[in-house]
Order: sequence, then structure tokens, then C-alpha cells
Amino acid sequence: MKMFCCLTPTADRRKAHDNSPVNNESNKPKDVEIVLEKHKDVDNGSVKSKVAVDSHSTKERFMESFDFYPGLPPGVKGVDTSTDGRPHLKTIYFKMGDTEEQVEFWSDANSEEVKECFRSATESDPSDILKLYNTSNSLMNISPRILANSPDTRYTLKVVGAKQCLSSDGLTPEINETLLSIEKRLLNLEKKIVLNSGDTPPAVWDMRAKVENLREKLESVEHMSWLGLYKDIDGKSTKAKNSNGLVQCCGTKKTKEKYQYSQQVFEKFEKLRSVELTDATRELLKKPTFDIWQWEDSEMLYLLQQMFVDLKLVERLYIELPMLQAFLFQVHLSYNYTPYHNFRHCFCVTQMMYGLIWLCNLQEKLDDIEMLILLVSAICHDLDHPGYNNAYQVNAKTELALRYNDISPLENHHAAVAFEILSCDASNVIKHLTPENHKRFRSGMIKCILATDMARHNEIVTAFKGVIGCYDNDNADHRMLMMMIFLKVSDISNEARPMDVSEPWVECLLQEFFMQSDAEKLEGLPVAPFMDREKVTKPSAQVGFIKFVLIPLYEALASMFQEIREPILTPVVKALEYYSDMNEKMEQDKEAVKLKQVGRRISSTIDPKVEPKRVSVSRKTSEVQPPSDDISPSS
Ligand SMILES: Nc1nc2c(ncn2[C@@H]2O[C@@H]3COP(=O)(O)O[C@H]3[C@H]2O)c(=O)[nH]1
Repeated sequence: MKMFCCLTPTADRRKAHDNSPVNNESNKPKDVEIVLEKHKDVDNGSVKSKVAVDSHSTKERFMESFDFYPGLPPGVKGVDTSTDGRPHLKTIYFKMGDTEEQVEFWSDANSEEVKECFRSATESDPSDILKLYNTSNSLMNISPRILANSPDTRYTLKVVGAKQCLSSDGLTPEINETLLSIEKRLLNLEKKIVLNSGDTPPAVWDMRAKVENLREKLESVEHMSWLGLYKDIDGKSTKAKNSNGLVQCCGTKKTKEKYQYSQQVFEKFEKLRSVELTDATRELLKKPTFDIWQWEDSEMLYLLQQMFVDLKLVERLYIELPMLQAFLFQVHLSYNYTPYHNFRHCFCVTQMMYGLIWLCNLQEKLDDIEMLILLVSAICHDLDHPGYNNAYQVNAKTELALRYNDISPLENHHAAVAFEILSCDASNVIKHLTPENHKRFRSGMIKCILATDMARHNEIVTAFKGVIGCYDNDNADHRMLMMMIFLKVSDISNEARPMDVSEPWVECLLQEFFMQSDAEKLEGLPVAPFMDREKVTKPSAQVGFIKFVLIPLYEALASMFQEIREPILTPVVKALEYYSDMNEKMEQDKEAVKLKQVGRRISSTIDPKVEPKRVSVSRKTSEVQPPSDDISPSS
């Protein structure tokens, strides 16, 4: 018998954001146009106008700086390519250990060629990681733009060998040594405590687990591979059954830790089978205001399952529940622990898609197969995202970029992983589709997932705008384009949510951006300014994105579906105001700090007390003499 109870949120996973203007009436925008106009009207050259100017060049610059500007391959954009004239020969002096070296290259060489120079000079392996430090011991980007130096200002080069510095358990000797010493100290401590009190206290168990956890992480977290720490613990990609009888058929490598965690989540999810959602929660789930931070992974799996049930897809497409659950387990397993592109992002995008389906009454426009395409595409759209974008994949010449010839490597991968999961009997939710519908489903899914590559943003939005005036719901191409837009809107819909739900996402995104740009600096790859911790701030990241990407996209959809204006577009406009104000304030603070520094410098030069003492050098003795007060005019 089924229990009837309310599945209530178990935890709030967002960080505290005291300054989020939730329910702040003064921030309430009236209407998109009015808000934008208001900014234009006050455009009088003051700081305020900086954030509101909607000039073409600002937009172009923003779009170019992002890696989805059309026409150029990803990764090329956003990189400072300015040169100061003709190519010239650059000499860089450096030392490695006690050895002094120098390399020469032309200033128009590319980063790979420059790195190759360093590699040749140091006889290092192509898989080794080169780290170049300047005289203040700051890490430098190895690129043709390295500042030329002299033998007196040698840089320091360190080679992190991916192979030679690993010990048998995959860790660098230093890290291994540190871990061993911590473990040893813990053991001694434990012995002492056991002698004194006769038992191992929980704190020691806890500490032990943490050290073990750290060791496992260092050995198994794939994105640490550039540090040479990654060890393939569970590299089997063969089909194997886990203890739940679920087939592990996803070809992508998952760590032991990840697999175990997904299993635990699944076990909890299985227990929720006896739970039924209250009508109130089911209704909330249909709203864009749904708070996605309050749910555990197992609960999110349950809510995803509920979406298939409430859209009647389970019933109409003969989807077997155990199969749907196995599919969702594989999906959970395939998302990584990245700061942004993780399972919660998958849930967030799918929940927004689900909300839009109800808000725009899409069931009237689309058939069951198309509804299934929308829901499954949203769930699968970022499967196995590594946390490094397409630009990185292409520039670092990763396996994915090579496999997909630099063409949307990530999106191609997400779609491929989705069909790999669906190719397993146990998780094949499309098993009962007719061959014709199977073909439609596959083609639609691929189109939708590939449309989430932001390098194609302008192309897709322009095509959509072209059909708005003549939209024909009987035209399959028109419907397809609309579905692609719905997935794109859902994919970048954080700002359409209440501020306390959306704001933590910006931090997650920046964390992932910075993780990538730090790695790019280490590896001497091009760094996009919008990802660079030295160039981007939270409000600056949002203002451009909302103005030039979100609002035009949402406006396009709103011209076809007026019903999204209030619940979706209004929060976005409100967010633009919020981040514009924050940006303005940060600029003002920066100016104030600068002025203070200048003021301090001026006062220190006119203050006789701090005037630097003059020194003179005696010609005879070459000794430094104190300044003489009776300086006689030169004869
Ligand atoms: N600055 C900014 N970028 C975003 C936001 N939401 C999504 N994006 C970007 O848009 C991209 C959409 O595709 P991805 O998920 O690959 O990566 C996403 C981010 O790079 C946002 O709120 N702010």
C-alpha cells in the first residue's frame, strides 16, 4: 500500500546571500522596455550610463569576448591578440634548478610553439607540465606575450612530470609523504588516546575518514589530471552489473567514489517509491519559482520521475517505471562533481523546461514524442560535462575535440552519452517506440542538445526570429526550431528564477570558469577574459550576459508566448537592475580606492618628514656619504 505524505525539502544547499533583494518592492521592474528606456534616458555620461549603454560596439565586444561569437572557431575569440607592430625575436632567460637556460622565439609564434621551445630547452616530455614563475614568484602564462627579460631577471621554470614524479599509488612524492606523515601522526595519536581512555573517539574516526577521502580524491578526481595526480582506479567501461542489478553501461570512466555515491543515492531514491507527492508540491514543481536548492539528489531523481508521470508520458509511451529509474540512475552517475555543470544543473534546466511546458501549454502544440524529446534532452543536455568548455577542449586538443573535429565537442559528447545510456536494455526508456518514432526521437534529441552550444546562439536565435511572424505549427521544422529555443531558454534560465535561487549559481559558474582559466594559465593556453579571475566580477559577468544574451532571447520567445513575460522575463530585468547597481557600486569603490592611493602618494611627496634623504657618492672613496648641508655651488 502506498503511503501518502509530503516530500518536503531536506536541506538548503545554497550559500548564505544576505544581500539578495528577495521581495524587495523597490527593485520591482515595471516592464522591460520601460526599464531599458529608463537607463537610456539617464544616459548623461555618468557612471550609471556605463552599465546601461546599449551601443552596438559594446554588444559586439561582449559577444566577441564570449566564446560563442559566431564565425570564428571557439577558443580563438576573447583572446588578446593585439601586437605592437612587426614580429620581433624575443629572448627569455630562465633557470631550472641550478641550470641557466635561454630560449628565443618570434613574437608571432603561437603558444604551442613557445612551449615547444621551452620543452626542447629542458628536454621535457610533451605530457609534462611546464610552470614558469617570474621574479616575484608569480605563475606566468607561457605564450608569445611573455615579457622579455634579461640574464639578471631570470624566470624560474619548473617541470611537473606527469609520469616520472608519480609514486606507485599515483601521487607525487611530496604529497604522498605528507599524507603518510599525517596518517602516521594520526595513528600515534589514536594509540595514545586508546591507552588513556580505552576507546577510539569519534573525532579520530572522522579525521581518519577525511585523510582517506583526501587520498582517494587526489588519486581519482579526473580534473586534477593536469597536476599529474589522476590514477584510473575504475577504468573499466565494460558492461557490468552493480548490486542493484542495474547495468553499468555508460562507456565514460567513473571513479569508484562516484559510482558508490550514485548507488547510495539510488538506494535512497528506491526508498522514496512508497512516497507520493502532495498536490501542493506537484503544483510547485510546475512553477519557475521552484526552489531547486532544497532537495537531495535522491529527491531530485524522484521529482524527475514525477515529471514523466504527470506529463502522462509513462502511461502513453508505455515507459516501464524500473526502466525509467535505471535511466535516471545512469544519468546521475554520468554527471560529474563540477561546480556548475553537475546533476543539480541538470535538474534545474529540466525543471525550468517542465515549468515552461505547463506555462506555455506546450502539450497543445506538441505530440508525446516531442514532449519526450524536450524532457529527455533537458535531462541529458550536459551529461559527463568535465567542467572545461569547448574552447578549452579545442585549444588543449583533448580527446573529445579530436573525436568530434572541434565541432561542438561537448554537446556531441553529451548526446552520445545519452544514446549510450539508452542503448542499454535496462535503461532504454524508448524501447516501446515504433521505429518511425524512434527515428524522430533520436533526430530531435540530437538537434536539441547540439543547439545548446552557445557558439551557435546567434544563428539559432536569428533563425527563430525569422519564423515567429509566419509560425506554422503543422510545419515540423518550425516546431523543431521552437523546441531548440525552449531548451536554450531553459539552459540559461538561472536569472529567470527568484534572486535567492539564482544568485548562488553565478558563484558556481564563476568557480568553474576560474578553475578552467587557472588551468589554461598553467598550461599556456589562451584565456577568455570572461573567465579570468583577474578580469571578471560577479556583476560584470551578469550585466553583459543578461543584456546581450538573455533579454534578446527571452524577448524573442515572449513575442510568441506572451505568457512568459511576467514570470520569466520580469525576474531577468530585475536581475539586470540588481547587477547593474552592484557593478556601479564596485566601480565607484574602485575609483575611491584609486583616489585615496593617489592622495596618499601626493601627501607623502609634499610632507617634509617623509621626503627621501639625498645621498652623495664621494669620488675619492666611492663611499656613500650622508648629505652635506653646506653644498657649495659648483665651481
Ligand atoms: N555570465 C553568465 N553566463 C552564463 C549564465 N548562465 C549560463 N551562462 C553561460 O552560458 C552557457 C550555456 O552553455 P553552457 O552550459 O555550456 O555554459 C554556459 C555559461 O557559459 C549566467 O547566468 N551568467
